Amino acid sequence: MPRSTGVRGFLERLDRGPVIGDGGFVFALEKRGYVQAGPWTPEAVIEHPEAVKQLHREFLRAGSDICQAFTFYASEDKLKNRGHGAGNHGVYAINKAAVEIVKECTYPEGGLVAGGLSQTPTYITTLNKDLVKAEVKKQLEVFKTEGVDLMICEYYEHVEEAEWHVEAVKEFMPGVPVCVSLCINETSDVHGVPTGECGVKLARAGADVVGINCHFDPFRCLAATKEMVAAVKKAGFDKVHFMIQPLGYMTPDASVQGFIDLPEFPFALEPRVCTRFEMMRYAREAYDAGIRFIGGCCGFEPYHIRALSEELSKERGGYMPVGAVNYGKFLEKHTKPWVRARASKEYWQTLKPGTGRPYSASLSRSDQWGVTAGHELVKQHEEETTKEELESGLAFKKQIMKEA
Ligand SMILES: N[C@@H](CCSCCCCC(=O)O)C(=O)O
Ligand SMILES: [Zn+2]
Repeated sequence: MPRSTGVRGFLERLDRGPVIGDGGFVFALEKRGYVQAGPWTPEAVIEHPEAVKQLHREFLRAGSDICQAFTFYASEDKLKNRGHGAGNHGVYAINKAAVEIVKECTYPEGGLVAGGLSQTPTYITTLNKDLVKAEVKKQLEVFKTEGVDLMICEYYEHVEEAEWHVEAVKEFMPGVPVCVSLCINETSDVHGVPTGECGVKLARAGADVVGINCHFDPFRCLAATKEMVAAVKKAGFDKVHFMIQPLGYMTPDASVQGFIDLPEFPFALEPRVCTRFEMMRYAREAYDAGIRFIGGCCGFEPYHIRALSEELSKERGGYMPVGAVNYGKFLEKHTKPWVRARASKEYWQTLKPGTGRPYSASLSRSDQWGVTAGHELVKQHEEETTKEELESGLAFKKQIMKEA
């Protein structure tokens, strides 16, 4: 069964049924030694192109219909931020290499290619609309010249910056469908704009698809996206579609800024990894909520994406991913009878897995620094982070933890 028959057009595919996004690139490539945690920048598209191609191919084999060029945090100000050398490759070269790579992998498989924008240091440092738009236009130049099927503006804590990025895409790349997703919780963005209202603002800015990505687990991202669905429909934007690309980690204890506030971020999140059966439950709930662009973000590995495309294969015209798993047939071949006894999907869907850590707390205490764009502590610069800056940050943390 072909991946998605008929028109190439992205929006037409959404109108016909669910499309599956890809998963988390920076986290997957950091685990494989190709991305630096901290900067999280995508210089691997030039320094290790084969590693990036391999990951695109694994997501495609797992069922991804939409593959995003690996241009996350590839704005020039981010590539050069705090003495990071990724900027030496040049913003045009990095974004161009990412688009070439994703096209080489995706088009032979019948998928669609997305250009990607994300939040910038310029915004949290200056809050200046002209400076922010000028910064992202350096990337849009590449997506316009190289050509992409759609744009994904992702990972914004402030709806205001997302609106500006959507406006820049509409101005600079007219006619290209625009998706936009915020990394906020079910309540509000970090400036206190209610989540539903954020969806309406983004629809008003001209986005074709609005939703949530990253920072929270699939079920909290579902709660946030449902807020947007209700508000956007109530505001009369009945042509707007919805997207969701959550974490592959459970984070019921995360506060305003999601998993980056948790003490386990970024190197000890493994105990929180979602099972593929939790992912099937998430995919079904997202589809039933009317969300039609369903994917993943940090911590989402190809087997998680495979679970989404397995769960929604009927809704996708019977397409099953190449690596689909038959949860009964395969285990029936195991040498041990007690493993064969687990050869049913029902067994796995009802299991409450142990964590293997008898002394671990089930939840952690989240850092709630409460600072956001415009605050001295989040101002960005090209020079390396200084010792004084690290110490002043720790002193600030001690002070707020004392007050907590
Ligand atoms: N499309 C991107 C999304 C990355 S969201 C990154 C979260 C960590 C950012 C940070 O800590 O600054 C990807 O697939 O990696
Ligand atoms: Zn993410």
